[in-house]
Order: sequence, then structure tokens, then C-alpha cells
Amino acid sequence: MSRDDATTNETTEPSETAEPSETAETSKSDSQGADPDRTSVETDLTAADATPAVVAARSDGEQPDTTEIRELAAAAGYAVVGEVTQRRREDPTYDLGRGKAEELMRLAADAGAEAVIYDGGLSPGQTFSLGDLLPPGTAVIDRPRLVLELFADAADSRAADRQLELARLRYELPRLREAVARDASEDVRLQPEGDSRVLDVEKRIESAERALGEIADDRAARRAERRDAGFDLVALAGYTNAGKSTLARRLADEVDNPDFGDEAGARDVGRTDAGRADADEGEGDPAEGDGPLAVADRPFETLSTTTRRATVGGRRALVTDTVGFLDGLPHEAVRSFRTTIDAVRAADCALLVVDASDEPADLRRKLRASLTAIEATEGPVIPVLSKADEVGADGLAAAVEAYEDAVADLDPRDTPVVDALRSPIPISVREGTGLADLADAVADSLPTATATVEAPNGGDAQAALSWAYDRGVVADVDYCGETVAVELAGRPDVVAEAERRFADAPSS
Ligand SMILES: Nc1nc2c(ncn2[C@@H]2O[C@H](COP(=O)(O)OP(=O)(O)OP(=O)(O)O)[C@@H](O)[C@H]2O)c(=O)[nH]1
Ligand SMILES: [Mg+2]
Repeated sequence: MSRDDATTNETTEPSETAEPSETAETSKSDSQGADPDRTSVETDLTAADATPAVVAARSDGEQPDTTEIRELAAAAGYAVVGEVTQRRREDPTYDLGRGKAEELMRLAADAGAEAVIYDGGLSPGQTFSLGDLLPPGTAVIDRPRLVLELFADAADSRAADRQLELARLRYELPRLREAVARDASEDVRLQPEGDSRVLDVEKRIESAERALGEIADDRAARRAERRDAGFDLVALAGYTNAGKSTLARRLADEVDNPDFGDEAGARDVGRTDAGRADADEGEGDPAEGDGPLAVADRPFETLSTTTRRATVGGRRALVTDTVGFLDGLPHEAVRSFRTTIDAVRAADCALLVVDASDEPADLRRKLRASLTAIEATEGPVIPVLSKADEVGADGLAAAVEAYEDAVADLDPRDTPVVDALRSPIPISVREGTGLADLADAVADSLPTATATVEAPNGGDAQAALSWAYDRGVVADVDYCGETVAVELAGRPDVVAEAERRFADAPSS
């Protein structure tokens, strides 16, 4: 069964397309004044080949803000031709109240919309009820499905494909069950076929989970190898469009940053010439991980994790850029994009990038969504307030306050990560500020051991020295007569192994 079967009105009649109109926005109701609910028709003249869609949003409290869902819709190839919003408690049938849902139906028909994009998660029943009300052929796309569509075009590696398949199957299963139940209530003879479709999806979920489990095991093994090789694993995490890739590019040894690289003074976080991309998928699966770290002012620019070598605060690190989090995604769909969550949880240090230029309410909402997705980590988390150049001192103070509010709001029993958060470090990659503080904070947070070893200067000591150099743990070397004295500093396990190798060097 395709996604469309689950969420589109059943008939196959082609829907009408909106005639282009010169009107940029026409209010269809008197609702802009005292009544906060809005209905409006618009024409997006910039996106001629995009699918026309109406956005619908409901909220219990504040007037719904459709900025983010519109950005997501645009990124997924829709042109928003109208909007319906409502402040109201959830209606069990349509999510919107019945009157509003009917208004949505009329608007979708008038505007020639081929899809309704719903800013929130709809239950299977609500999806079908809305679909039944809408003009035939109009797809009902809620927030999680929109995100799945966004990822569908870009899943180009074995793991990403599997993760996407799993997320999609999990999304579809309850909708398929709902469709089967509806068919069966109309015609009981359809029941056996429906049941076998459900069984088939359940089997595919199991097999995707198994395959992903194996990929996750491979990754965990690779992380262990990288640590053995002396690298600290630093992961960037945060809401979509927070500035993660920009910071990853800035930290990476191979500076490739046409946006701000030069003016930012590319060397103050330390770099070597040996930087290179390191594919997260390993050999045989080159699609993920070794491409450029793309940066753009739109959601979900990064759709797979990428790891680069970096030298941060004197430490040899592998910096992993990840896929951004998004508010309103159901937990299991977020969990399906496991690479991101696993990389953040297992890192020696995670940098949580928070956009300081967001309005305080947005900052709180996005931070809550990010922390809830992360839940807990093995290593420390350093919060970073990005784009500090976009806000003045007052704006920065407001961002810090919003950050603290959001953290205080979360229950450490559900989100243990909040317990260990320190105060955020403001940075601007554009202006190159705060990066040295950030590098120091990273170096301070990483597990470090120091040791001084002495060994007779011979082949074995030189071999041990070269092993230690390769792993970046040599702080100083002193040749004194027949002996060599080496100061070691770095990852504790690597320093311990270096000590053992020097101790094994024969004394004559
Ligand atoms: N003014 C300013 N803009 C920045 C800074 N850092 C990033 N940006 C801009 O913020 C936007 C998003 O940056 P990205 O690095 O793509 O953000 P991201 O978190 O990787 O986003 P996704 O991959 O979509 O999740 C881009 O337009 C960047 O140019 C900064 O220090 N100052
Ligand atoms: Mg990115």
C-alpha cells in the first residue's frame, strides 16, 4: 500500500489546479480583527511547479503561528495557496472544529489545493475524516508525514533508506489498521485481505528494525575503533536551521566555508592540514558522510550525518554534524532517525546548538523539542547560542533567559540531560566570536589523563613514541643521554596504552 492510499480521499478524480492570480493575499473572512481565527487565500507566484496546498493549524492557547509549517511545506515542494487557523481545544473527529473543517473544505476547493498540510499530528481517524470531507483527491498531510516526504527525496544511503522505511511503515501501520477497520465495517468480505496487508506491514517493520539494529552495531563498533585511534568524538545537535553545519564546517580541519570562513579567521580553534571527511557509513556505502557540509537558511538542509576531522582546543576530534530536530514529530519517528540520536548520545561531548536570533518563545519551544529528543547522553553536553551577531546584548540576555526557562521547564526524570547542562556559550561563526571559549570548554569537558614516561632510547621506545604521536597524545619529548622522557596527555585509555608500550620497551 502506498502512503497516498492511507491518507488520500478514495476517488481518483483529478483535482483542479488553481488559476494563477495576481492577488498576493485576499482575506476571505473578517477574522483578522477581533476573531483570531484566520482563513485566507494566497497565491505563491514563485513556485509555478509546486503542488498547491492549504495550510491548517489549530492551537489550544495562542493564535497558531504557521511560519514553520510553511517553511517545511516549501522545502517539501508545496506552494501554500491558503490558510485556515483556529484557536480551540481538539475536536476528536477533525482536530479542527466541524465548522472550521468545513471552511477548510471550501477553501481547498476554491483555491484548487491538491493537499491540506496540517500543522500537527492527526490520528488515523482524524486523517480519514478530514479526507472524506475534502474535495476528492486532496491529500491530507500532517506534520510527521510532511517530514517523511522531505526525507524521502534525500535518503540515499543504506541506513538512511532503512530508517526512512521504518519511520514510514510505523506511521502507516495505524492508518492501515484504520482503513481496514473502515472497509470491514462496510463490507466484511474485505477483512481477510486487509488483515494480510496489516501482517505484511508488521513483518516489514520487524525486518527493517533488524537491519537497522545491525547497522547501529556496526556504527558502535566504528566509534570504538575511532576512540582507540585517539579521537574524541564530538557531535553537534540541535533544532533544524540552528547553525549546526555552519559550526561543523568552521571546526573541521579542512576549512571549506564560503559563507564566513575567511572573515572569521579560520585558525583560532586550531586546525591541521590533514583534515578530511570521514564517511559515517563506511566503505561500500559512500553516499552518506563524505559530501560537503551544506548550509542554507531553510529547514532540513542536512539530511544525514557527516563526520569530519577537527582539532578542537588541541584535541584530535571527529566532529559529527547531524540532522536537526523538529517540534511535533512523534517520538518513534524521531527515534527512527537513529543515527543522529545515537551519535549525540554516544559522543564524548555534544554541542547543543541553539539559535540566539529566534524569538524567546520559539527558542524555548525548539530547545524543549531538542532536549526531549536527546533525553540523555553518555558524555557532557555544551549548549551553544549561535548567530550571536544577529542580536544585541539585550537580545543575547533574552536568549539566555529563554534558554534557562526552557531547561527549568523540563522534568529531569524524563530528560536527564537537563540536570548536567551548563550555561550556554554565545558564538558567531559569521564574526568568529566565542569560538575560542567554545574550544576551551570542549577541551575541558573531554576526559583527560596525563603521564610522564621514561624509557631507554631504542627501537621499541621510538615505536611506542610513534604510536603515541599517531594518536595525538604526545605533549612533550625530552631526549636525555640514553633515555627519552615523554609527557603524555589525552584520552585516558590511549594514555594508559602508551604508558604500557613505553614500560615494555627493553631497558638495554
Ligand atoms: N548571522 C549568522 N547566521 C548564521 C550563523 N551560523 C549559521 N548561520 C545561518 O543560519 C542558517 C542555517 O545554518 P545551517 O548551518 O545550515 O544550520 P543547520 O543547523 O545545519 O540546519 P539543518 O541542516 O537544516 O538542520 C544559514 O543561513 C547560515 O548561514 C552565524 O554565526 N551568524
Ligand atoms: Mg545542517
